Amino acid sequence: MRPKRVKTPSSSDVEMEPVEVFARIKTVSPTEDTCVDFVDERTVDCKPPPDVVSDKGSRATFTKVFNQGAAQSAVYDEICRPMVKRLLKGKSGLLFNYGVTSSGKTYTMTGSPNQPGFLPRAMEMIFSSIDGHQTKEFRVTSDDRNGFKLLSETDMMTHRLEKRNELVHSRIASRGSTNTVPNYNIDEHYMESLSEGFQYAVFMTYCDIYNESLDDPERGVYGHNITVKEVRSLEDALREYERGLKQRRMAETSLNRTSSRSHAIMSLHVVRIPYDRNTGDVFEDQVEDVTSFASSLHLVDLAGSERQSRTNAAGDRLREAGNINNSLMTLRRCIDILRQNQRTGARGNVPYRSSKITHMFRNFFEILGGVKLVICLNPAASEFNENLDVLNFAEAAQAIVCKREIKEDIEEDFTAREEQAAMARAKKNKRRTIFQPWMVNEEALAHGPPLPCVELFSCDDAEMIPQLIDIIRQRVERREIIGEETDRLTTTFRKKLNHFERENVDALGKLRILEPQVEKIEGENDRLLKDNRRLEKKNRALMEAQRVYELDKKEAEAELQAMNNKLENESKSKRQIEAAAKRKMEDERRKLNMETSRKLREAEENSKNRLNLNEAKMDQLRNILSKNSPRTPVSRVNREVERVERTPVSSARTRNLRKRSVSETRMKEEAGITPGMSVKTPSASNIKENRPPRPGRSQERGRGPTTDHLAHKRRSKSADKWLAHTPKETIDPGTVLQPKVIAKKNVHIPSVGDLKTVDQYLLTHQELGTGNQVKTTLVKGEVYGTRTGGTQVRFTGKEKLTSGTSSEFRRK
Ligand SMILES: Nc1ncnc2c1ncn2[C@@H]1O[C@H](COP(=O)(O)OP(=O)(O)OP(=O)(O)O)[C@@H](O)[C@H]1O
Repeated sequence: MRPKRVKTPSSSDVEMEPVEVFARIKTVSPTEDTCVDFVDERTVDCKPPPDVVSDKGSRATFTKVFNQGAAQSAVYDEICRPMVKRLLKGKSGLLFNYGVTSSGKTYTMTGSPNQPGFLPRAMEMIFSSIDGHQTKEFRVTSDDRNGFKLLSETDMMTHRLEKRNELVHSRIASRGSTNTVPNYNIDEHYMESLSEGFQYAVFMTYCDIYNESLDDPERGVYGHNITVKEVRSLEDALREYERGLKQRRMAETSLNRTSSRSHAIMSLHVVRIPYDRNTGDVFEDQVEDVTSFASSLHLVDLAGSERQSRTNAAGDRLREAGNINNSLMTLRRCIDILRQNQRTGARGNVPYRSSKITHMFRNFFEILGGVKLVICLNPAASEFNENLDVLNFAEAAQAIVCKREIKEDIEEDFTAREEQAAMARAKKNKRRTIFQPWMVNEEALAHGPPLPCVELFSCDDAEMIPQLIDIIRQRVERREIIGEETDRLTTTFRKKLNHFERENVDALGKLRILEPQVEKIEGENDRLLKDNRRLEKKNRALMEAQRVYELDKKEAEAELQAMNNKLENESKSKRQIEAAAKRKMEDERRKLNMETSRKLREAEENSKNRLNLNEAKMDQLRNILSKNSPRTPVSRVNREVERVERTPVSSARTRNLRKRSVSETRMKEEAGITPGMSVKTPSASNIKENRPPRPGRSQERGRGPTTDHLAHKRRSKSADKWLAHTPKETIDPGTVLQPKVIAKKNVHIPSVGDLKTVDQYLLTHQELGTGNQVKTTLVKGEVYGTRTGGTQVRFTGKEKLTSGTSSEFRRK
């Protein structure tokens, strides 16, 4: 994942290139107060919000400014897509996302499944572009020291075996874990047309700034314990990335962080190796170290840049914030010094080593170039000061110019190399006749026709001897041909034998190398099998336990069901009992109501009868009064009495009031009190039942003049002065019991003057009862002077006497 340290190029090999800075304004609610304004495609304004009194404000110009609502694809196309294109052409790049917490750095870098950011898009672009042009798996591998190497067929096989082993291990370890890959919805299918003749291997690393880093004198800085993993497909890459993110989230959760507090570095490495299109594989003479064919794209999601004072951090969190700030400060210092050096030509020491992040990417500023910075701005008004700070940093970064290495294009000698390889292959094939099939020239090995039957009849047989000589010569020639063919076959055979012996030795050598590995793998395999058996046993035990638990669960469920049924039945019967009780209560209530209304009707009947009786009596009394006092307006009294008596018995209170008003009028009439006199009348009930008035009643109701204030005027009984009011026709009761009062004055018709001289009042009233009975009613009252100078009588008691002959009483 780290940039390699390459030999510093001479000035003719480099060109200068500025750091490109882009700004992206986070999308916020339109109702929110903001402090960042999009001016045009290159300019942004940061102005103080209305509630902040500040003259600071700033306007900055960048390579491009993305306003709120900018689509993820548009931002990718402008910033990251050219970098991926360069990566596929063998050039490295470095992209930083800088901004305060929650300004959209991670949103821009990763995004979400529905709004994918740089990373998923970059991965998609790489894999769709190299489709069909990938090297064999494990053909290229990381040397674990920031470089890459090419493996031979045999090593590739061994490596594959090792990796498979690792894979089995990791699968066993991660058994049961759910490492699902989010389904990024990438709206565009990115595809870059690449030059012919290369095969590609893709690697990736994910780390954060907390990892250790080491300085390698040969190849530069690289992280310790960072796994460089070959990824073969988009899904593979996303899975790896998700694993890294998950680890980061777990770390953050365990530290109880709410925002990213580490610098996340995601690196994509592409190794492009020329290959021979005739064989479909890499060139045989390809050097093992293929680091120079690799290019990297580093996407760095920096932690929030806010100041410590804003984070309210304390303790460990403060130290952590300090570390984050230190690394960002070092980045700023390096950029400031670089800018200073470039401006003045000075050679100030750039403190790359002061933080891991600058140490890691130093080469990009010094040699490789291709640096881009995306500043994320949260336009919320509360972020005004932080945004100013971010803009200052971005402007400083924009002012620096990086050297960029002009890489020799390996495409140039590609065809020539292919031709050379073809020639070498042909030569090799020619030389290697031993690989040709075993060819035996049967004709050459034939002995020729059998010797003819020759018979010599004399030693100078001129006919036969020449024939024989000819045959023998042919035979010699034949023998020579056979000898040559035999020699050829012997030589070929010996060569083949030698070759196979050599191969055998080679194979034995390799076997000796492989044997321990195979043994190791077999051992590992045995161990895994044992593990597997142990786990299977455990699994069986667990399954058995699960079965038992299932049975228990079923029993418990059945029990629960039974209990539920019982409970339901009980509540059903309870509901029935309740309903029955309710019905019974209703019946009882109805009966009671009927009984009450019956009694009420009876009582009403009774009281009606009594009223009728009283009316008759009242008629008699009226007759008496009309006889005695011609001046008394009996007709008015009668009307009053009739009115009151006709009043329905709807309200006891109204009835009482009316009764009281009637009796008051009557008493006044009887007492001869003129309208100018004020008389306080006791309530009818008080008179009838001789009950004292209820305390505080008059105050409560606030009605009529109160007499309580007169109570203190009352004198002792012995000092009472009585006014005895006896109408003319009152007969002397004689021996009948009489009230014990000494009347100051006896009058038939009392006047105001009479009342003023006394403090007690007694009215003797008589009426005829049934037969010859005379009913005498004694009405007592207290006389008070009123505030206004009048006099009032308050009736306090009533006594009734019925007199008649003894025979009448006997009859009764
Ligand atoms: N341009 C945008 N459009 C819509 N939503 C955005 C945008 N930028 C950020 N967001 C939303 O704002 C929230 C915070 O964004 P994000 O996590 O990317 O901030 P951050 O700068 O990475 O914060 P931290 O430093 O804590 O990691 C997220 O819910 C994200 O979806």
